[in-house]
Amino acid sequence: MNRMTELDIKICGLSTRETVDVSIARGASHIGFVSFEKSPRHVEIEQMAELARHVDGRAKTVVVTVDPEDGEIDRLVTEVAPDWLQLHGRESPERVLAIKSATGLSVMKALPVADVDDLDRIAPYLGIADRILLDSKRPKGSNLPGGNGVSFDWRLLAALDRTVPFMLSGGLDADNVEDAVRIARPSGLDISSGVESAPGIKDVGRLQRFFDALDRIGEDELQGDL
Ligand SMILES: O=C(O)c1ccccc1NCC(=O)[C@H](O)[C@H](O)COP(=O)(O)O
Repeated sequence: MNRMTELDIKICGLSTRETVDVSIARGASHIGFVSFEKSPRHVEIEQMAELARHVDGRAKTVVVTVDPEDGEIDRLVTEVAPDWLQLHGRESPERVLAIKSATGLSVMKALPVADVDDLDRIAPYLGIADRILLDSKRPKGSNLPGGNGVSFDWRLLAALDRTVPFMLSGGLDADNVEDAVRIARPSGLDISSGVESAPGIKDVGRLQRFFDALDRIGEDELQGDL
């Protein structure tokens, strides 16, 4: 069984052509760009548009945004033309539906998880968001809702209905990804800090190590199919 046909892999917070190319060559299905000024991964819209053009259909492009206003969404959609919008703020199900209807794009809704009760927040988004991204809660002192490089307890997801289309996120890296897949059984993985040499600086060596680790994952771990 080929890992790449079983798991979607999103590499998030890219800002160079080289790291986009390495990610795609190694099997990334989704390439994420962050539009959030406080983030070290923020890229301006013109650069994002150029990188999205560079992807050129080789993977799905994802623009990550936090509680965006309509004007920001209009600009992102018009100028970047991504395949997906990732909503990483406090967007309600109604807001997600409105954004999805207005843009016609696939929408991924990020939800923070720290304990089992947080999983109750998923249900209102089912049938609205095309995918749920389960990420860690922001640690104290961080001003970022994502990209914090911290994991949550994946065992919490044992309680999750297996039909929920979710990507697992938060603190993944080459050393823990096999455990993460075995325990959480997601249909996709999302990673940012774990393939960086410093906040916002994607590292080719770390990307290669991450994909090497994915390639070693065996058939038994790949049970997260929807
Ligand atoms: O990455 C950021 O800087 C970021 C900023 C604001 C909102 C979302 C952000 N990232 C979203 C992602 O999808 C990250 O890949 C996800 O949170 C996992 O990050 P990490 O724990 O660093 O792997």
